[in-house]
Amino acid sequence: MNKKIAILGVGLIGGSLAFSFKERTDYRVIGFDTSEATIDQAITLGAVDEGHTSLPEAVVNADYIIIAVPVGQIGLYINQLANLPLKKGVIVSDVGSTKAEVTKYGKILKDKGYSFIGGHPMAGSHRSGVQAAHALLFENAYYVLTPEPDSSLSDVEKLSHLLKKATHAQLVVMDAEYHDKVVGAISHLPHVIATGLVAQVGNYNDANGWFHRLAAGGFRDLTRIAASHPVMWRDILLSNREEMLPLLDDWIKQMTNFRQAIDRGDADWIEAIFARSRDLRQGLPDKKKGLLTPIYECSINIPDEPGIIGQVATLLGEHEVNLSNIHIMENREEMHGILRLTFRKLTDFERAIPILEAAGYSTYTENSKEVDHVHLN
Ligand SMILES: NC(=O)C1=CN([C@@H]2O[C@H](COP(=O)(O)OP(=O)(O)OC[C@H]3O[C@@H](n4cnc5c(N)ncnc54)[C@H](O)[C@@H]3O)[C@@H](O)[C@H]2O)C=CC1
Ligand SMILES: O=C(O)C(=O)Cc1ccc(O)cc1
Repeated sequence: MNKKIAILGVGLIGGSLAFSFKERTDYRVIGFDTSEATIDQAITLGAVDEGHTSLPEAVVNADYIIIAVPVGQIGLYINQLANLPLKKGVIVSDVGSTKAEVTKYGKILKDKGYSFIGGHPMAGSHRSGVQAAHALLFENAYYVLTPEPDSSLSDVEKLSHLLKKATHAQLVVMDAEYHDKVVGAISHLPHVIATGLVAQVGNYNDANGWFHRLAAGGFRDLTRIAASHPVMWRDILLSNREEMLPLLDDWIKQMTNFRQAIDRGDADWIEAIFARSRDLRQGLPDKKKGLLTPIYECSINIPDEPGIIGQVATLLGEHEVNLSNIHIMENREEMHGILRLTFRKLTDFERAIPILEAAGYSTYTENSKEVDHVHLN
């Protein structure tokens, strides 16, 4: 009989895990979701081998169960699982964006003799649903596991090995509370700031439509994540309440300091904070996605006309340059679009630049190391 992995909630994250398990392991992948339409779609897209809207049917005999529903529902599923006759030795994990709360729930499963190890793949998107899922979503991203001191080491190793094999993510182990503090600052707080800013400007725009019409690069870059799923983020913020309150206090202090500096005309203070933040921003470690499997990117301005993406792809194809991805950036201005081209190999990237330039496209590279490399040629 096939070994089985059951995924509860086949949305963006559950669906992406399902695709990667199907692609890179020999486990049979079983999907469970309360939405029948989602199950149908997951089967049609080939994300799962089998789908259910009945939990007991989905998890029977499963070797691994991964809970991928919104954070507010994870505890309920842990409770339900604890009352089902699961396979002996089953390892249960989740993908929730907060870890302290679910880790506490996990004890209910441990009391029944099952293993629970919290997890959080640190990649995603503001998009949701299985239609946005893909097998490469977690490639080279960090994937945090938050075992407890009494967790079975061999189960942590088994889960870590399976996830690494399927997703090609970089597995790291972290204390659940510490995870919530760090992720609160670098993910949850930014979502609050982006959402608050969009709401504030939305109020101004209600009175005068020029606010949205003039909204350009900076506003769009900073607020992409305000388009995220409202239920998912409601649950995350409420679950991470303990870390969010001091983080928000610090943020309010920071904004108050800004306000006071502007009010008293303190040019030095303003310049100093911009200078420090610019240095910090430029000194951030390279994006994880680019570290293990290098990804070389460049952007080009394109006129906003039909067929242009095909023309660029054909131009590179004719020169046998392998393009791994092509993406229209969201901060499109009125007359021009920006196309981001991604290459797996440095040689393809290096050859693409002069070809594009010769065809009249101005090229911009995202990652300064790669820019330098190309311009030194
Ligand atoms: N979206 C992201 O970028 C990331 C999300 N996460 C976490 O992953 C989890 C899932 O998020 P996404 O996949 O983005 O959401 P999603 O909205 O794409 O998928 C959630 C799926 O769960 C199903 N669902 C909702 N309530 C349910 C319930 N009570 N019972 C059964 N199924 C239910 C939905 O039908 C949907 O198919 C969340 O806990 C989130 O915090 C973790 C990393 C990144
Ligand atoms: O869209 C983005 O940039 C994200 O921030 C995605 C994301 C959302 C939630 C997570 O827990 C992890 C990653």
